[in-house]
Amino acid sequence: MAKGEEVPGRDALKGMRRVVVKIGSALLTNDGRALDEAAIGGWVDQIAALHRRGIEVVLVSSGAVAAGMVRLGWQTRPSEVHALQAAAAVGQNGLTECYEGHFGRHQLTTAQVLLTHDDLSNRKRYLNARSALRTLVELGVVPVVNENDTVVTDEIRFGDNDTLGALVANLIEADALVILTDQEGLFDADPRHDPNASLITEGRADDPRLAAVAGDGGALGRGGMTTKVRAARLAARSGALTVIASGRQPEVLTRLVDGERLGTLLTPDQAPIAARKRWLAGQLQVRGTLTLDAGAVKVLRDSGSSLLPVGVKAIAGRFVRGEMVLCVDEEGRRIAKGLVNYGVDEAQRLIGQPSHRIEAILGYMEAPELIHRDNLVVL
Ligand SMILES: Nc1ncnc2c1ncn2[C@@H]1O[C@H](COP(=O)(O)OP(=O)(O)O)[C@@H](O)[C@H]1O
Ligand SMILES: N[C@@H](CCC(=O)OP(=O)(O)O)C(=O)O
Repeated sequence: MAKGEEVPGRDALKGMRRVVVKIGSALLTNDGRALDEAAIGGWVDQIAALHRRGIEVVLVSSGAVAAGMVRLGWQTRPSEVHALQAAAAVGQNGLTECYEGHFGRHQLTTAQVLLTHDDLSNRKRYLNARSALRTLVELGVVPVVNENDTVVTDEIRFGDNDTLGALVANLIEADALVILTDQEGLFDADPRHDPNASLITEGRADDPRLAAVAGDGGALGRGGMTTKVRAARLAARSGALTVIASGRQPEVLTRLVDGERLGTLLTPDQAPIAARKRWLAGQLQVRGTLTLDAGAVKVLRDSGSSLLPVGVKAIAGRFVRGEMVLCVDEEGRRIAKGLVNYGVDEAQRLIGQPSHRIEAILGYMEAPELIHRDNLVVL
């Protein structure tokens, strides 16, 4: 990001074999005026060109709610959940029809895949989604993924498709996540408000300075650059590069694959983490928080140890055995996430105690650790 800082270059994009392309609402709906069919046709042509080069593509497409509103003749986006759900159901049809028609021109088959947060947080359903998506791409089909907006409510939704795109990139172990939006990339300030903002061409996905410059989205988009930067960090966990670029640049996808310097390239700077740990890290919903003492923080970070009750100072939230909790240090900094072996009531009684006392305290012992290291991911 800063001048003189080395980050891997564009050549990294040249050899990619599997890519997730995410197209956002702002672009797809031509700033809210129905689905932009001509532009969609253009992106489909580019995806077909990648396919011909042997690159597998999964498309994550927004636009269901906006398309549904137009079909229903609604002028303003409703705020009631049931109306949004209805619009998404109507609009998703239009979206599918549109993609199917355009991919059909290239003799490419599409598949509609609607996912919810629940599908990816339940381990069994996550594995099912993974094998279905992998099978589809291996069959040469282009899966078109969206959130299943008709069955989700505010508390349980991804909301923005950037996060969904990153989790899909993790799921299929894509080489890259390409986020197409209505700006040339990530700027050092929101260009809608600052005419002097300049484009960040390369950076590291987990550079904390990126979050500081990323702002919210426009009227149509949901997450703005904030969720795109977060998505890059998530995608990096499986080793994927992220590019944020303008979908309005002619031939943007093919030019990126040719190594052209377009948009913002965010590269992972750590080795990919194992699939199960990635699944753990990708969980958005945590039920409680454990505050760790300095010794526990150190062994989690340095030795990859399990978390024992003795290292926990305080507990907040409500959780049962097997649910996800966040571990923080005494200053509240995020340290790790994991699945607990004890519910909150038992855990409250165990904290600060050595593991050999668990049986005496509870009358039984489920496990000597509060979170086993296999179920724990350091953040
Ligand atoms: N630092 C930044 N650089 C570029 N765009 C930014 C920045 N901060 C906020 N934005 C805004 O993010 C918007 C894109 O996000 P969003 O509206 O969610 O679109 P999408 O539907 O493509 O996800 C841009 O229109 C821009 O105004
Ligand atoms: N799933 C929603 C889109 C969510 C959304 O707008 O996301 P984004 O394009 O990332 O701002 C829909 O299809 O209407």
